[in-house]
Amino acid sequence: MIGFEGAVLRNGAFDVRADLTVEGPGICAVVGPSGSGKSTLLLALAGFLPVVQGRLSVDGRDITHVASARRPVSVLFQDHNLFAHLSVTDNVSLGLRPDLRLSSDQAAQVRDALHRTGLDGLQGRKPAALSGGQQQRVALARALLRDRPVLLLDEAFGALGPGLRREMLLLVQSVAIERNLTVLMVTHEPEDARTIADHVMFVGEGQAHPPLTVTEFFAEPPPAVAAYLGL
Ligand SMILES: Nc1ncnc2c1ncn2[C@@H]1O[C@H](COP(=O)(O)OP(=O)(O)OP(=O)(O)O)[C@@H](O)[C@H]1O
Repeated sequence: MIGFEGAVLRNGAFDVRADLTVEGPGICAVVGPSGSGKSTLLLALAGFLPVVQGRLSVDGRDITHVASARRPVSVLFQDHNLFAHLSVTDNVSLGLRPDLRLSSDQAAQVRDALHRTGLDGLQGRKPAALSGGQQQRVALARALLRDRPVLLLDEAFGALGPGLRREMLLLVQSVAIERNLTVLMVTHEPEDARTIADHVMFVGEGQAHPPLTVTEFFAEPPPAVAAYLGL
């Protein structure tokens, strides 16, 4: 469960306000117009942007002032997720050990994560020798190995074609269920919410609204949501 209590999140001159709870485990899609503050919400939760008012919590634990590296959160962006000079295996291993000194048990966990994300045979390649979809699989494998209870996806699969995008979404869904993750997923495709989400949060003009169930969101959208959906 993720809590935003009277929170004001700052991105330069732009503020996002959020006073809501995201139930977990489960998947909550985050939608809204461009520039409304969706990325700001995720970046503040990950500890990369300041909370200037209120508090943030994960499973009841206050994380407002916890350093980003120590938050119970993994993040996956659309790009810039991988280190160009490191192999696939090393990029994934960073999820467990920043110094890459893995025990044999940890090396086995890395192999398992690579297998689950369909990366067998690509272990020794550098990111430049991978397709966009393969690169996102590597980033996802690393995020999964971090084994944090909250996974934040910011348009992570936006650059992928429809088939691969769906495949990645279903992979996230199966891992989220298996590991009891709470996933917040920014997407410009409301259909993504129908594919894997339980809830949908609308962010409009710097205000994050409490999540609705997917059924409520599409069946009885509030006026701002209806305008966004073009209904
Ligand atoms: N580094 C920055 N400094 C100042 N303002 C910024 C910065 N980054 C973003 N903003 C502004 O903050 C607002 C919210 O941006 P944010 O990226 O959170 O929106 P978004 O909903 O994720 O948009 P998109 O869907 O286009 O990615 C925008 O008005 C944007 O111009």
